Amino acid sequence: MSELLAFDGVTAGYGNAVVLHRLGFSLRAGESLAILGRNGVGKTTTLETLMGNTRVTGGAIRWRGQDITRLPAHQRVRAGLGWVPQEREVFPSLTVEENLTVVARPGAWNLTRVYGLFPRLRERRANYGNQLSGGEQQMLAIARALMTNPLLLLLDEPMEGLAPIIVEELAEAIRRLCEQEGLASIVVEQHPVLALEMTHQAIVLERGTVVHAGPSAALAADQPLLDKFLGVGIEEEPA
Ligand SMILES: Nc1ncnc2c1ncn2[C@@H]1O[C@H](COP(=O)(O)OP(=O)(O)OP(=O)(O)O)[C@@H](O)[C@H]1O
Repeated sequence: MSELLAFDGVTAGYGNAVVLHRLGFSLRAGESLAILGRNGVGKTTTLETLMGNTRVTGGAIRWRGQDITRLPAHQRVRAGLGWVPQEREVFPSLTVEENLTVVARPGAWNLTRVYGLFPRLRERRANYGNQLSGGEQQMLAIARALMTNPLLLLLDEPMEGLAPIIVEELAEAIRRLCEQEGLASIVVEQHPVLALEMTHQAIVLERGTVVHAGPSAALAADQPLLDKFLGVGIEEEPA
């Protein structure tokens, strides 16, 4: 598999505040990566930096072999980055179907295929964005990113605030995207259990830098390492 994305010693932040310190990781085509870490370590800022929404003061971001460090944000979506923001940002006064078609770009993903992935959205196709449950909004946010036909899906805490049954449905859909559709993804999560189940590789951040990188399955099986970096009682989390 060839390299899709690389952060090469990226230093970035907001204004004069530096949040990411020489952050380095890479991702191959079709691979999925979990970004883990405690509150405020820079997980969201990593995605914001990839989308061009922060001030980069060092290092470089490579996307399919090209340096995109200075590429304007709107061109990054066109380059194949599919962003699912933490706030979901569903358009409240558009219907589900309009939310999807308004961003559509040519490619394999279309209404039929996103409705196949999330049948619940087909049922709600005529409902407005503000009439959806939190889980439906999250499905719509993911489906909308898919309609841009991305090469990489960026998911920022996709399970936050959702009921366990919806979490399982979403996790299954995200796994399908990766395993059956070969779509690369980056999943930012505070809770490692699901994120590690859904991904091939994982990095753990502390104070804006990578303190652990390796296969997700190995980290999931290493309770002392999880305790050290994340301080989680992994067995105590709901299955
Ligand atoms: N727009 C902003 N302007 C200034 N500082 C910010 C901004 N967004 C985040 N920060 C700061 O950057 C640091 C990292 O925040 P970030 O949201 O990336 O962390 P995180 O690991 O995603 O945390 P969480 O899990 O709580 O979302 C924090 O100290 C935060 O206060």
